Amino acid sequence: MSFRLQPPSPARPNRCQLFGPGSRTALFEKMAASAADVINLDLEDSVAPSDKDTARANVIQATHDVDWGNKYLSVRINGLDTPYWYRDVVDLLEKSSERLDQIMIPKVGCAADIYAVDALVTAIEAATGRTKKISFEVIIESAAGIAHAEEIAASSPRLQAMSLGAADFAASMGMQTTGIGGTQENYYMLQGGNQHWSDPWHWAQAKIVAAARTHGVLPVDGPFGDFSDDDGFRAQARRSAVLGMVGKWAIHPKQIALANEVFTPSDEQVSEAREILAAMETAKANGEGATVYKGRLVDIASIKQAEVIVTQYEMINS
Ligand SMILES: CCC(=O)SCCNC(=O)CCNC(=O)[C@H](O)C(C)(C)COP(=O)(O)OP(=O)(O)OC[C@H]1O[C@@H](n2cnc3c(N)ncnc32)[C@H](O)[C@@H]1OP(=O)(O)O
Ligand SMILES: O=CC(=O)O
Ligand SMILES: [Mg+2]
Repeated sequence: MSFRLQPPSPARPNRCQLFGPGSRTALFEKMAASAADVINLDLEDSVAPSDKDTARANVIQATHDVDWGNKYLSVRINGLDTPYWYRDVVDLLEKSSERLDQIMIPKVGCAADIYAVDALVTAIEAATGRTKKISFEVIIESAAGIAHAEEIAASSPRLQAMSLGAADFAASMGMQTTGIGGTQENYYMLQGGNQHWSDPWHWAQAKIVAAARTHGVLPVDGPFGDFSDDDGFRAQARRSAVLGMVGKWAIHPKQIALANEVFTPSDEQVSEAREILAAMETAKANGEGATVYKGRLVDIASIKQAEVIVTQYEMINS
């Protein structure tokens, strides 16, 4: 480890972030009753320009009226390139109840974007005497966002999570696809005449995980558009979990159980992690830093790997 220690990420479950348009009030109670850890009420791309004012008012009302239980309650504001975002921030901070936990900032391109929103939020919190400090989540979904992921991750102590937005990301990068996440038919290698599909989202995910983990921010995988394809969702989510992401968005209620399943360590994973910790306790008592577990090497680094799984499991079940 560097002399500069890696800060811990927020210790709250973030396995599934369920999205719903702020213009569809009929969904709010269903979202609140769902098994998602985080709720993202949307004011951005799922809301038509003609509905922006109404959606904003709906969402503010819902922070007062709906019982959101123990969900982490987040509202996605409009991007800083639109005429809507400042009104989103001002009205949310001045008029929503203290139940609001977070605002999500889309299409972030550089740290200064977050600086601007932070300055506005901080001034309104001070002026209105809000007691709960609002947290931020950002979406990395542009060429600029991915290029500056590390400075964005470091941009504000309010920042708790960083998501990859595959749809806008693909558009900004000029990727030749209309798919939102998942396997891309034309992204393959040929070997011996056989096609082997590779993962075009992998490098962006890995960059987000590294940036987020460096600064104690939760890395999250964004939408998987084809909500009829459970296996495709599961495969994408499993790759994200192995890379170090803590959760994934659900853009339809069908996807909630899938995300929770993948991002909750399984009983087998937890048992194995605990056995490795026990094996290393025995090794330590014998004055050894390395030992053999089921025919493979485990050493002091294995303790940290096993602790990732056990800590995640215990946090989810606490
Ligand atoms: C891609 C880039 C991004 O920015 S993604 C994030 C922004 N997008 C969004 O927020 C879209 C969220 N999803 C939706 O708006 C809807 O789920 C869409 C995809 C339009 C499908 O809606 P609909 O045709 O009503 O679905 P359905 O008939 O299959 O619904 C079955 C039951 O589930 C409900 N439902 C639907 N969506 C949600 C949701 N997001 N949260 C909670 N519940 C939802 C429906 O109301 C329906 O309920 P019921 O069985 O009639 O009681
Ligand atoms: O906002 C999400 C995306 O995929 O774009
Ligand atoms: Mg987007």
